[in-house]
Amino acid sequence: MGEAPAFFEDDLQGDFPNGLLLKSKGCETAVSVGCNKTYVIGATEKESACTIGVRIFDKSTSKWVIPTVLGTKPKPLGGHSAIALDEDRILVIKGNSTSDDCFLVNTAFVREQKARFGTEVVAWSKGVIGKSEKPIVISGPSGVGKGTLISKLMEEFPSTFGFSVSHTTRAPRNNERNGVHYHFTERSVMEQDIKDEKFLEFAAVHGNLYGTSIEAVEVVTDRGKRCILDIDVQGARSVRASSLEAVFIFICPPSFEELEKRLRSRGTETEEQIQKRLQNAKTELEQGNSPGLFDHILVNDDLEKCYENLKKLLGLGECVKTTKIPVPKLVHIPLKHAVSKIDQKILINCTAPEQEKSAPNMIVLDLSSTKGGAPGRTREAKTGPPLLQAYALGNRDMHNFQIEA
Ligand SMILES: Nc1nc2c(ncn2[C@@H]2O[C@H](COP(=O)(O)OP(=O)(O)O)[C@@H](O)[C@H]2O)c(=O)[nH]1
Ligand SMILES: Nc1ncnc2c1ncn2[C@@H]1O[C@H](COP(=O)(O)OP(=O)(O)O)[C@@H](O)[C@H]1O
Repeated sequence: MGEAPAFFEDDLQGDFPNGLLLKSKGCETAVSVGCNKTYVIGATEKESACTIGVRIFDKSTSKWVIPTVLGTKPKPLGGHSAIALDEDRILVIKGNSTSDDCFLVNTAFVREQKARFGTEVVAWSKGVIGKSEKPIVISGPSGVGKGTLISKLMEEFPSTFGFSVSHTTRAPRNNERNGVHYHFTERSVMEQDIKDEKFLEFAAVHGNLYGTSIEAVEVVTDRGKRCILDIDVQGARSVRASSLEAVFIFICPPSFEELEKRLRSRGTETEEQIQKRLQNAKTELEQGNSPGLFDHILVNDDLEKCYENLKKLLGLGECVKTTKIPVPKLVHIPLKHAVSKIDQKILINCTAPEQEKSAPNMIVLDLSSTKGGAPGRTREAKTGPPLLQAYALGNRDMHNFQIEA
């Protein structure tokens, strides 16, 4: 907590439209949520290096609260606007970016984390707007064919799916590349990253640490792709318990003998490692049937048949293959603008004072396809790029716009 400069407090005590640009602070924006809290979003130091920070001004005590911030902050901004979508979420419309960001201030997840940290909490979230598709979690014992099925999916639908590249402390196999198959990491580094809340989930598997970083999912969703996670049953359980909404698929072998045969024929593990993986497979196969954990169980007997079944349950037909992702257009939002929200529309008034009488310059963002969000889910995947539906008033044709400050 800290004291605010008097003039700044005065600004915040009064009534103001959401998205007020604080003149005294250059690129800070204040958004009022509920009766007492004002979230101040933006740079605190130099205007030129406008990174996005969040502070909360509590009107009832006239004190500043520095919240615990979860999730990955957006990259430095070229300008931004912000508006409360509801009592739970604030939308941040960024400059120089195709993605919409939002932070959560009062969702069930945030309330849970507030209790855990004993502080105010805000959680960055992405992909709250747009046609989101749930991420896909694929689990199953080592050697069952998860990697093979995922590769086929990514090969056939390169613009639809993206692989969440996990971190692991295990050594790379001959054909594996750092940053592509895994981020190969020192245990001490990964443990520190886990402490720093950088992971959506993690687990110790076959004697090594594996984990999905929030960033790994974001990298995929920021490209407008549906995220695929290849994680073990413990990881699936963690994700299931989190507020990330995903589709959970468990892959089974036709028999234990066949699993062993595949594991051996892959030729990537030592005998000792094979024994460990087979031992763990027994537990994993039992857990695959845990009620409420997996949405679908697929038996990978004949590879092609299993792949067809996988595509079917993901709703993939011929039309998906040919879906074209629209190319975004840019809209320029000047630093000085006013934002307001009416029903499902956000109005951004970019009219310069000298234009006021002649040609009002308004941009409308359509929130009708707004989705929920949570850190990590945060980063909900999309079938198209993470765009806001927007149109300029006077031109009622709807476009997908990228916002440029
Ligand atoms: N929880 C969790 N498990 C992971 C992650 N990445 C991989 N795994 C799981 O770790 C296990 C071992 O993976 P790996 O060493 O690549 O062996 P493979 O499954 O035999 O190819 C598999 O069950 C993976 O699904 C992760 O980020 N989190
Ligand atoms: N349906 C299948 N029938 C026979 N072999 C398979 C089948 N699916 C996968 N394989 C083979 O089994 C081995 C293990 O598959 P992989 O995708 O690496 O498993 P995982 O990622 O689950 O550990 C690979 O050599 C792969 O080519």
